[in-house]
Amino acid sequence: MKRLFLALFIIFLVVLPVFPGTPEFWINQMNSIGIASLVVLGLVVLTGVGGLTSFGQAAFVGIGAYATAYLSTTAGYSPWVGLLVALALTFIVSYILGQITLSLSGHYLPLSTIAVCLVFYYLYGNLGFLGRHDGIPGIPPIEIFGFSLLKAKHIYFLIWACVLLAVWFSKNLLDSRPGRAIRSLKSGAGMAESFGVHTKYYKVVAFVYAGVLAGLAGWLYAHEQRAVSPSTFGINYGIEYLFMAVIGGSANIWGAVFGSTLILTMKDHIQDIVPQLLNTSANFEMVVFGILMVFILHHAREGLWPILVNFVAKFTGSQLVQPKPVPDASSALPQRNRPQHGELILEVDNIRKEFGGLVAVNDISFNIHAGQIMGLIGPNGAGKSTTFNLITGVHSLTRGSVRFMGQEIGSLSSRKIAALGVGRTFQHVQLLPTMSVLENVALGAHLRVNTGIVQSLLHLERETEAQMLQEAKKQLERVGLGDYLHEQAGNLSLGQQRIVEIARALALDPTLLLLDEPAAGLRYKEKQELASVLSGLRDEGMSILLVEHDMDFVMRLTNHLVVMDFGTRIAEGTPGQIQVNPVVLEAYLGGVDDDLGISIDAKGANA
Ligand SMILES: Nc1ncnc2c1ncn2[C@@H]1O[C@H](COP(=O)(O)OP(=O)(O)OP(=O)(O)O)[C@@H](O)[C@H]1O
Repeated sequence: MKRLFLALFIIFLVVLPVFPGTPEFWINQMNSIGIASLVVLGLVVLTGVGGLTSFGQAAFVGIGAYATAYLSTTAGYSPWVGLLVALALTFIVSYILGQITLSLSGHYLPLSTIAVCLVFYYLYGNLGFLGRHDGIPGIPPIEIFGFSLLKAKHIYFLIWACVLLAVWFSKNLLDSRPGRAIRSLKSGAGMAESFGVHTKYYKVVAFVYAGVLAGLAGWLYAHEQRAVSPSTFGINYGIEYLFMAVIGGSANIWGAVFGSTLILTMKDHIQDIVPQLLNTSANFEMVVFGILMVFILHHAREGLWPILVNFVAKFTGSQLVQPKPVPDASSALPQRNRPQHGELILEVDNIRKEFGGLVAVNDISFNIHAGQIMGLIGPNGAGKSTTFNLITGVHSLTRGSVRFMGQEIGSLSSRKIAALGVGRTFQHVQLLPTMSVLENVALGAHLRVNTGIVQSLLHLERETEAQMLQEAKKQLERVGLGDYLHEQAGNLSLGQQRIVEIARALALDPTLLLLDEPAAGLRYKEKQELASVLSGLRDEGMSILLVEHDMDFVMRLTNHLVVMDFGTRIAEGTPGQIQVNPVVLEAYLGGVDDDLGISIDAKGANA
């Protein structure tokens, strides 16, 4: 069904300019929509998907437009040279600006993009060789094999060919390994780092991608209008592009085209209708336009494209977005060598973490060997999760050392620790809720292939992509969630989401697995299934460090336990020893955590 709509849209695009009755105005309008769509497609990737708000895209449109305008007029070069320079310049400028601005967080990033837009606007208006506020007129039309794209209906085909190509690129990018990394930036950057995703790099990638698409739009704009001046690259245009992305549906590729169409058409009509309605020639259309924006933003936060898709799906009685089958791969992903059973895997030596005056982890030491499940237990606030975060590089050590397979990792970033083979889950589930379960787990295998951006844009990474998805499927089947591959992760129960996290950690092919309260929220049968998965992993030689409050689960599963209270290790031993340890019983029965106290007590009584 989706393909049918795409085919109809392409037929419409082809027929429109050749249809004898089509007014010239429509073609011009479609050209403007196409050019804006290119800018907005970049914004969809950058802002809608990546969560990095930019008001400054008009500056990059200006760079592309001025580059080709200057080269093809003053310097007399072909517009095609102008294209190469426009793309190269926007690439370089956006790369440099991305490196500088993307380390800013919160509202500082949007503010800095506004500043960038203003800087370029005043540069265009003040540099003599760019014609100052008059701009550059007399830009030649683009020629293809001697055929001049002078008329609006001729450049129309080039513009829309670029839009369709950019849609294809954007779709390929977002459906790939780099795309999953970009999709994690908005709400899961910390989690993604724990799976080896270099989030800063992918922020720059998204920024440069959006910049280059805007540069391409600028090149087309210059040769369509045949003149450029600073007024069309000001901050008001930057804001308008962002509106188009948000109104269309900022996280939807086709929302970019829809949003551009809607805003440009609406703007035009409002400009005609409002003066007639209010019987005035004053500029009220922007007021009406602004109010409409607020209304739409208020009632359709995800934009209008998803609403339209749902409506069409209901109307036609079909599912427009159907899950794609997991592609076959010719081989599985390579696996790292497993350590010998009993080999020393993790040495935690006197680690300490102070948060101001609070000692959250007080000189804790323990070792984990291959094929061992170690439990880290203790009442609430004992310092278990902080210990996890120290081992995985999320927090820096105040002092002490952590060695993994003989290598000091105490000062490494979580990304580098993940690369060595440490997989983890989180106390508070950190999945990407709108992404499918399969893709969430595929993110765990991020480090196991090395697909580049260009490969992904051109969809030349079919084999590695298939390998990653097959791996994700395998791990999901292993943990018993094979029936939920295409479900949105946010639709699963909390317990199932915890299991998805385990599958994602397994997709990293870890040597050491750190599980933070994996049984929380699971029903009895699910806990039993999880316990059997974990013992299976142990039998395969995996080492597991487990933080868990369910004592029954912990006592049955673990080989060894470390008990913490107020940041300090109060006991260590086998489950049998811990259950009868008076210090441990005192810590639990002291009223800090009644549930655990009763559980340990009961277990102890049974023993
Ligand atoms: N980022 C932080 N800044 C300041 N204090 C923190 C931070 N993280 C944890 N703490 C404090 O450190 C102590 C240990 O917290 P931690 O989350 O490690 O305990 P826990 O044993 O995992 O508890 P729970 O079982 O409830 O998850 C608590 O007092 C907590 O408030």
